[in-house]
Amino acid sequence: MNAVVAPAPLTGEVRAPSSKSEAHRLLVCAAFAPGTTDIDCTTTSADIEATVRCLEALGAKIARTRVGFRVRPVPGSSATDNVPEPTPDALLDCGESGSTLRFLLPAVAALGRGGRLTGSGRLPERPLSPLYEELVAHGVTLSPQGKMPLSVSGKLRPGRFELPGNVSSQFVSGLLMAAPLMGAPVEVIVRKPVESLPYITMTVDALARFGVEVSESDAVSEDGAEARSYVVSAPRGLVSPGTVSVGGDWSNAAFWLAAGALGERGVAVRGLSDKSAQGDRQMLAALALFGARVLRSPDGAAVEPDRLVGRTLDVRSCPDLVPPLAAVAAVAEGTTRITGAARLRIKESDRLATVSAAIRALGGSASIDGDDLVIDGTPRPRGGTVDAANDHRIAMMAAVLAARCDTPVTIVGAECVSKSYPAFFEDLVALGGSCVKEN
Ligand SMILES: O=C(O)C1=C[C@@H](OP(=O)(O)O)[C@@H](O)[C@H](O)C1
Ligand SMILES: C=C(OP(=O)(O)O)C(=O)O
Repeated sequence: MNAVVAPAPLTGEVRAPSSKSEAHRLLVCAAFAPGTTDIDCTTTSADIEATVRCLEALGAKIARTRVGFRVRPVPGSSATDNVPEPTPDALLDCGESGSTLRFLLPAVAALGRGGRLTGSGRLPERPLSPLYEELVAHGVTLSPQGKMPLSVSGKLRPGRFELPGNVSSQFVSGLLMAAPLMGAPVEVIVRKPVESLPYITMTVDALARFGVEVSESDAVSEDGAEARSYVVSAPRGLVSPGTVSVGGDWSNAAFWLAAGALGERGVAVRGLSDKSAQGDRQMLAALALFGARVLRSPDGAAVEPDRLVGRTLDVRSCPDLVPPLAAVAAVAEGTTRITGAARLRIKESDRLATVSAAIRALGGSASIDGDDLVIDGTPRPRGGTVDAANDHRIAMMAAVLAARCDTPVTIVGAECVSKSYPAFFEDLVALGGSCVKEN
């Protein structure tokens, strides 16, 4: 599907969709916690549904409720529970969701009943090393990497795991969430620099809501490098709190906050907490740095336009903010340099390439310099056609940038927004935008 977005400023108020990162974590914890857990999660997406589907394949029972999900756990998943076993050799279809694959691979290994994990789009190419090698070193047999389905057999032994901090934090999160299933303490050593750190904090926060404490300290890796240690000791396994709530998604709201900076009268987003563990809260500080006016409210935030000036921004802790930040940089005066962006190459697309190609396709100026993205602002880009490259965040970035273009923006493959935000174009229209969908 193509979406043709008219060059009009966005204004008004929308509610943020439910955070996909929080939803993944709370669903996984609930699926391994005895008892029933109700998860307040008012919106869903293809990635959240992938996690639901995979947990169901393992034997969890997940019902839709008026406000989200009611989860009954995978049988026998508690390390202290000897009753029925999870489904043996289950087939888990992770769709295109990296989080689902990297969170559930260690869990399947820890359950020890075998399984196969499959996926589509770019997922088979996205890295699994060095999580893969650590699982093998702890007693698991895996089929070769890069080919799906990936089959898992054997049972993951607890103990000390070591991972680099600069490939994907999802490896760390996956091991931390599998730890309560292993029946003995687990230590995960993460070599510094630890990038995407707020996502590890979000996992620690989710585990805490399920009664599992993770102690953190500085440590030294096997080869003497500086590292961070995460020790999980969960003698009672995961304990359901009964009800948990998924917060609003700062990474998706970031597109509307950017639209506020690019528009005429500002955009407000409701349903966002400034106490959230989501690191993408940093979007507000970044927009203020560009020069936009940022206003807080008890239930969210609003951003209004002002003179925007290019800046240098380090995105090691917030890689998903690059597309909305790049939309602002594309029209800000002067040069923006986005640094620490190497891991953008291994997302749904090579986002260093697709972000810069999208800006250039609309008549702006962007280039890649090593692991940095360099954008020279153009006050009124021409508009034109952007290939979303099957990457939801590229489609959303192009749609938001359309507001400042001279002519409409055609987004090829715009349906990919459903990965994280199926109602994105409806919300764009609610903010006064105009979008025509063509098949
Ligand atoms: O844990 C998570 O929920 C995520 C972690 C990040 O990935 P990396 O840690 O691989 O950077 C982020 O880009 C992704 O969209 C979601
Ligand atoms: C990279 C993303 O997600 P995942 O890694 O879960 O596929 C994303 O949502 O931008």
